[in-house]
Amino acid sequence: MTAYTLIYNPHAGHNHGRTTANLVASALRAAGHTATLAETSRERSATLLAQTALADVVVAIGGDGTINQVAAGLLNRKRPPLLGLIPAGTVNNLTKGLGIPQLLPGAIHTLLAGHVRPLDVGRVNSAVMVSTLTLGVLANAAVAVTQRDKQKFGPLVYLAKGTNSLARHQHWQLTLHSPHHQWVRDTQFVLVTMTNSVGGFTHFAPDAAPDDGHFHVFVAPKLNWRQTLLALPYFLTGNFAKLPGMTYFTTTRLTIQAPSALQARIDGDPSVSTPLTLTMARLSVIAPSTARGGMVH
Ligand SMILES: Nc1ncnc2c1ncn2[C@@H]1O[C@H](COP(=O)(O)OP(=O)(O)OP(=O)(O)O)[C@@H](O)[C@H]1O
Repeated sequence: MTAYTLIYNPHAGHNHGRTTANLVASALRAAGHTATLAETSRERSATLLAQTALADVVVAIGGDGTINQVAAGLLNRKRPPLLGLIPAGTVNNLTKGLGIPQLLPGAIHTLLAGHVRPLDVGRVNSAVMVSTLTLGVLANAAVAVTQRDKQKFGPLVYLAKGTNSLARHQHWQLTLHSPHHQWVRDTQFVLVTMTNSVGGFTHFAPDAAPDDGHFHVFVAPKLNWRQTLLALPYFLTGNFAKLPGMTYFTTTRLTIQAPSALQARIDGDPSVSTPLTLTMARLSVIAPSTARGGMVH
């Protein structure tokens, strides 16, 4: 028998968090396990719930924002329980990157019969990152995306607002340091991803795996309108790194400095100001099988 705590965000996605959590709890109990429900009461309460949950598996039911907060709570523990994931957000980047089924029956099956896999979690100053960090025009575009926009238009809204922001031609001189390199770039945006999935598009960074121990860093060139439109196919087909003028590298550690404070958006949610220091941490997650890891039960 496994003890599960289900942390759910009632306002994630299309506001079905509570119904979803009840269905997951019933399925777990029917399989002979215990399931405790914990509803998030306000922004960031998921972190405290995850930090204090008495469970073998802490399940985040929501989108990347909810998973981010649950991961932050688990990383505050000496011996973190396993992380389980049920997609219930709008974009659900991380669960897509892990290959977790997006429909509830498949996601519950994965939770019950999946494998334990390592999961890279970035630390960014005092925040954590499970999926994507943006800095520059893409971060500004993400600020302009409301929960209502996401519910109405889905991931495409990021593409629309991002393209719009790029056309405004703002750019910044940034300095990026990895343990072995330094880059100074005049750029419109920096995007860092942990997995192949960005904005819900799973072709974005084909080389990125959720447990490869690396940040995948894209530093964009300055683009005019025409170049922005020409960049879209690169974005959608997984060739973003090959966009002319793009700097792409992977690293285990990174610092980013800007001449004046810029706000980075992490997992579409919390904001962190430059300078940024990114380091790598690890959790264990229940996900579809790979060659590595062992069964949950
Ligand atoms: N009880 C609550 N009341 C209001 N907001 C909440 C509550 N619990 C969590 N939140 C906030 O809800 C926001 C959205 O959550 P989440 O990211 O999980 O869903 P989403 O935005 O629909 O999914 P995705 O990030 O995959 O697009 C987060 O900013 C989170 O802090």
